Amino acid sequence: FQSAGFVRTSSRASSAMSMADGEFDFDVAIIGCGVGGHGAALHARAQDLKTAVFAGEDVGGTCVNRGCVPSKALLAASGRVREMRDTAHLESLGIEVGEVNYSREGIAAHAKNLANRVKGNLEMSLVGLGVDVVEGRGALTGKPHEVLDQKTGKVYTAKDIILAPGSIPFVPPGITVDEKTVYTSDGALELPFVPEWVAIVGSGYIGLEFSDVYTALGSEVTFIEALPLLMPTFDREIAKQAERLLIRERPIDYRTNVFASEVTPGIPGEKPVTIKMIDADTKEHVETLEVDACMVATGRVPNTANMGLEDAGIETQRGFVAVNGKMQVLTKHDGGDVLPGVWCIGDANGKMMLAHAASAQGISAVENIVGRPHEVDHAAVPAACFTHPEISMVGPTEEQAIEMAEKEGWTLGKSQGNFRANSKALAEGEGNGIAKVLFNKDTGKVVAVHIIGLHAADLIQECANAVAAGTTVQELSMMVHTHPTLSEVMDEAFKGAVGMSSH
Ligand SMILES: Cc1cc2nc3c(=O)[nH]c(=O)nc-3n(C[C@H](O)[C@H](O)[C@H](O)COP(=O)(O)OP(=O)(O)OC[C@H]3O[C@@H](n4cnc5c(N)ncnc54)[C@H](O)[C@@H]3O)c2cc1C
Ligand SMILES: NC(=O)c1ccc[n+]([C@@H]2O[C@H](COP(=O)([O-])OP(=O)(O)OC[C@H]3O[C@@H](n4cnc5c(N)ncnc54)[C@H](O)[C@@H]3O)[C@@H](O)[C@H]2O)c1
Repeated sequence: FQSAGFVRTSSRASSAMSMADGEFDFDVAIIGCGVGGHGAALHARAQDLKTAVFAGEDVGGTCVNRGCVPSKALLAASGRVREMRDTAHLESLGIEVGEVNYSREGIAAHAKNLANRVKGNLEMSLVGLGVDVVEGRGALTGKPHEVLDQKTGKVYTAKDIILAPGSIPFVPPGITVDEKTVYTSDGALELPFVPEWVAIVGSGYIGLEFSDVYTALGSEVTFIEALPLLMPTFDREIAKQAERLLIRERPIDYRTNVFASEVTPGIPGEKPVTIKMIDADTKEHVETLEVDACMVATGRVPNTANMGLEDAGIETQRGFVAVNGKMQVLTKHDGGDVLPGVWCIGDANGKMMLAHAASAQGISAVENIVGRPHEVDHAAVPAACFTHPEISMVGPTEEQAIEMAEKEGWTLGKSQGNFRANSKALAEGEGNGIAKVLFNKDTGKVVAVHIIGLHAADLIQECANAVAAGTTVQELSMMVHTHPTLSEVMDEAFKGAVGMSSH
């Protein structure tokens, strides 16, 4: 795809060259080519801006190479194994199957191949659209408009610079990661082995998705969660349902309110991994576990070291770069000034660590660069956890919405749709789950939606669009949903919000 150093691209690239006014090498230089940087680059080219990305030899970044894409491949394959081994469920549909086996190598290869394929597509799109790809890592030099290619030492100039360096796994102190028996998602996605017993430290998105993969493939899982409740960031009612459907029905146990204070790698088949745990309040030792493997899923930290931020006068907080709503970099988190011509998007600004948020912020930054003021409405950005069944959400949890309503002086309404009353879900034999709509009773506007159930990740989009557009539950209740589809779960909730029956 690319030769060493600076990469020449297609004829569109040279037409972009001819547009440069000569003052700068590029109109926009983007540091980091994950989904954020890639989204920004494509939108910049669509505006005919002369665009470079410093890719650090990692086109696609976390999402494509070590995140969303390979994890969804593992979830898809292992999900099928779970389904085909669920004889009771299959028998209820009139299906009989024999023994179901899988090849660990085959599943791992599916994830790897998919990541490579998507990465290849991204590379081709950059070339096709005339983005100049610099292989090396980029860094600010301390002088305005300058980016250093750390591989060749060459300095390029750009009118605007977008920082998009993403994030890396956070490993708490005391935990030794060898990426073989004690690993973060980076190592886990290669599925080097399927441990009989795996401890997962952290019950957030990554922990939950991997517990789904592991239990489907035959592992037993123990969650170790620092906070008093499992899945602490999820809506409580949804977390309770998730505990029923995704934890209690599976070979999973858990410890809460404890830290994994010391984790020592083992040797597969020879020496176990040891995990010492301390009480989160008293800090006293409570238990030591010996397991086959330990996955560390305790959040992610910005990948902003060694890119010249200090030289450029940018003060980070735990590595996060402060930005305003337009994605302009602020010199400080409290009361900093806008740094002219410098923008930061994606995981590195900490606004919302999601792939689609990163690319939306990239597009938004470019809109601002070309003089069309724009801010991403983060309250309308949906999220999903791709377990079986899936969990999805947009907006605050019910607990947060209650607080918001009290503080801002409006009345919170709540309505629920149920998968057990949905013909399509029942046809699939998948009647577990709920969809909860939270709305402002005074205006009718949707504030938040939380769903757990079959294809929840797809169902949330209609709700996110409603939040973004300010659509009311009165309007939504009159919109026609296809029969028989899962979308009628939402129809039931919208109609319920205005006192109508959907049956
Ligand atoms: C296991 C896992 C599963 C996930 N699943 C989902 C999901 O299903 N849905 C979802 O929305 N999100 C998911 N995420 C989160 C998602 O991957 C991130 O939110 C997203 O990748 C952030 O995009 P980004 O562009 O900000 O950063 P990244 O994707 O991290 O990309 C940043 C890139 O910049 C490069 N870089 C860093 N410094 C430099 C430099 N100085 N010069 C040049 N390059 C540099 C990095 O190497 C990297 O390639 C998942 C994450 C993980 C770990
Ligand atoms: N489907 C998706 O959209 C998806 C999937 C995976 C990851 N992601 C993104 O990646 C990011 C990282 O995911 P994650 O699951 O690692 O983080 P997370 O923040 O979702 O969850 C981390 C969990 O670890 C716990 N924890 C932290 N330190 C601990 C310790 N020392 N001991 C025990 N527990 C501890 C936290 O209380 C929390 O419950 C998230 O921000 C998420 O947005 C998204």
